[in-house]
Amino acid sequence: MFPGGRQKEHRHSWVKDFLIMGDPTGTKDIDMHKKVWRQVVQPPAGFILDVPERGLGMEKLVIKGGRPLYGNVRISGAKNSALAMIPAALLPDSPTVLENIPEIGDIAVYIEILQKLGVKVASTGKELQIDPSTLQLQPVLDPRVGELRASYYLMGALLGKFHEVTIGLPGGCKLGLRPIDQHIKGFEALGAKVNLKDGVVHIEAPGLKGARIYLDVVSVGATINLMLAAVCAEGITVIENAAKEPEVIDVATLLSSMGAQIKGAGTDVIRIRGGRRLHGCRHSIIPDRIEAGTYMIAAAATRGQVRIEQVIPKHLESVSAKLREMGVQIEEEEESITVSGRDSYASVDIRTLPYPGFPTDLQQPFTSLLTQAHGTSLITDSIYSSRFDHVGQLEKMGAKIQTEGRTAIVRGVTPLAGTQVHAFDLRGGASLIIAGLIADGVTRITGVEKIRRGYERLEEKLNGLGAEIWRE
Ligand SMILES: CC(=O)N[C@H]1[C@@H](OP(=O)(O)OP(=O)(O)OC[C@H]2O[C@@H](n3ccc(=O)[nH]c3=O)[C@H](O)[C@@H]2O)O[C@H](CO)[C@@H](O)[C@@H]1O
Ligand SMILES: C=C(OP(=O)(O)O)C(=O)O
Repeated sequence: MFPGGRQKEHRHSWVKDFLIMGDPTGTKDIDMHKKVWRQVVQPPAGFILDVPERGLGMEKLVIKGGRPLYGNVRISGAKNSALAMIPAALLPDSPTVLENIPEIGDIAVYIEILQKLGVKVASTGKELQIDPSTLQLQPVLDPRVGELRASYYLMGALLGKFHEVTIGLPGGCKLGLRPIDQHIKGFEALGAKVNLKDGVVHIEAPGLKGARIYLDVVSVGATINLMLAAVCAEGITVIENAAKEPEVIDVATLLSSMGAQIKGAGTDVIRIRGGRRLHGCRHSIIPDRIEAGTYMIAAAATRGQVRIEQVIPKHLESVSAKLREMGVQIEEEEESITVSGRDSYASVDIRTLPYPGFPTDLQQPFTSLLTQAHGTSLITDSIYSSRFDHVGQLEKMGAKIQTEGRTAIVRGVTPLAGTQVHAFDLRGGASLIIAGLIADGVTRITGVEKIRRGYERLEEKLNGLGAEIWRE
């Protein structure tokens, strides 16, 4: 079941320890048992989920830097909405059509997983039709589950639909600990029993019943996963301290179109009256605010002028605010944002926070821009313990960055020079692309499959703005 590779033994012994330990306290104390459980679901420090590389491992992106970006770019559908909606489409018996689906690596992997489960998936252009009528209860033991963070939504969706699910642990970007204890806590509150054996989670509930669930941390994944299960639970579920991200609202809107009753999505208390029969529907996915933010940052960093189209400017307020604070000019229209770069930028301090705070997913791209600001900027990631793998690569290009705990201290202005760098994760890859666009000379980026997880037609969009980027 393990996706294989270097860390296999480490991971195995960690899981095995728990299995052998059983109830290590010998007290049958439920709180103590839960504590142990949490340790199991939270991998120990230093643990790396080893995921097989997809696509052409040798693929490189090559950028000839020094060209300001000019023109218009259209933003694709949101990765993090789409990745929750695909499993949500399994809840009814009739087909659902998702419009504005992004053509990115993670979506392709999700489709493959569903097809292996017998789900009929058809795509026409930007539309994806998901017909779950042939889906049958079976363990989800596809190793690709370990490639995606969002595979955890199959827990909520299949638990809701079949009252039972057996599935491998999720993967996604390596950003430090990414436990799923809040998901588990919520499923248990709805009446489920949860078990982990050899890296496979088994969740079962004879009957799901609505409950009041307080999330100890604000979690996008736990909020959505619990919504997926709760729409199928009898009675009322209240999720307190819920995530307020636009993607949570988007998924709630989809579920409502399927016939579910959900109130409060977008606030920190979501109330769901479950147990209604759901039907397939048609839904258009919101624009990807992280892709949009990446182009905003790239436009500012290259000192160009870019109109970012098909966006919801409100979703990017925190990013626009920080860019303005640096001296970047931002003009918002109903569905577009125009970013005009300047010759000189002021340093800023940034702390990532749950929405509507500054998004952690733009911390790494923003770090590249901060190398072009005068003075010292601090960028603190309060969401993830270890999202700084890009820093060493930026240093190779000439950046002066020091990390202390969860803070990167960026000193500017530093000229960047093209060299060979590696993308360890999706947004780290985006930060290297931005660095490559402003660097002198040629930058070669490996680890491209990580970037393709979340950016649609990257070269096409950037070349359309006047960049020189190609695959090798
Ligand atoms: C597929 C997807 O939508 N991914 C996004 C989602 O990830 P994801 O849903 O995994 O992120 P969460 O919002 O759950 O995580 C936020 C924080 O809570 C912690 N936590 C989370 C769950 C849990 O049970 N216990 C716990 O301690 C996490 O370790 C992290 O420190 O939201 C993140 C935060 O905006 C984004 O960076 C990811 O792009
Ligand atoms: C962290 C991210 O993705 P995932 O949660 O899918 O790993 C991201 O999109 O920046």
